[in-house]
Amino acid sequence: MKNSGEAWPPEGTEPVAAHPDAPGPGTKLGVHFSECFGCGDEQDGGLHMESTVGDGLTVKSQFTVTEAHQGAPGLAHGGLLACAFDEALGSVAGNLLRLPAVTGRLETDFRRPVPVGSTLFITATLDGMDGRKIYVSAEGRLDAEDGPVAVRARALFVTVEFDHFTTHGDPNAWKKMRDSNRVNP
Ligand SMILES: CCCCCCCC(=O)SCCNC(=O)CCNC(=O)[C@H](O)C(C)(C)COP(=O)(O)OP(=O)(O)OC[C@H]1O[C@@H](n2cnc3c(N)ncnc32)[C@H](O)[C@@H]1OP(=O)(O)O
Repeated sequence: MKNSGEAWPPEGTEPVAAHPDAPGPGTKLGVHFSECFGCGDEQDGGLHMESTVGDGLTVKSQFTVTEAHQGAPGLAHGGLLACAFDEALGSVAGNLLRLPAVTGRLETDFRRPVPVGSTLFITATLDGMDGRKIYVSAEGRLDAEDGPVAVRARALFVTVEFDHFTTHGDPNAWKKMRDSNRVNP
């Protein structure tokens, strides 16, 4: 099946600049919440992703596939790969724009199998905004920054007020994240 032929980002999307206080290229991004399945270091079965701000409007993330991430024997589960891309795409949106936002839509194309033991080198790019809608895309290469493309993804994030997290999630959300001591205020 071919990728959907829709223009990306969609018509009406405006280019964006990084927030003046956004971390610059080369900055290693910390864990935003220690219990996050994508990046948290207190989440034993999690993805333990590590991310660094790249050039332009990009964030580079790495995800090493372990036996905990299998679908078929010896191969990464597609849903977990989607999770890794959700994290990487959320990271580029959240860190460069410094706006609270959640995934509204996530599209993935799995182009090659991703074996246990391999590392995906993911580059996520902030493509633009249209009102509250943030458009981001990413590709993941196998075992090297210039390795073969294994997965491509694109997503729409929607900006929300912070009470999205306290109303729908843990009312102590802010305190929990602050106590992780790794969230940018
Ligand atoms: C560093 C951090 C890394 C974190 C990575 C992990 C991120 C996540 O996984 S977040 C968790 C998963 N996502 C969620 O739980 C979100 C659940 N959904 C919601 O809460 C709501 O549907 C929400 C907030 C996305 C939108 O609701 P609401 O605030 O009422 O806005 P709404 O008016 O419906 O949508 C805003 C705009 O987005 C568009 N939109 C929303 N969802 C979609 C969608 N799925 N497809 C296309 N467009 C959409 C709407 O059409 C609307 O467009 P327009 O402004 O042109 O009319």
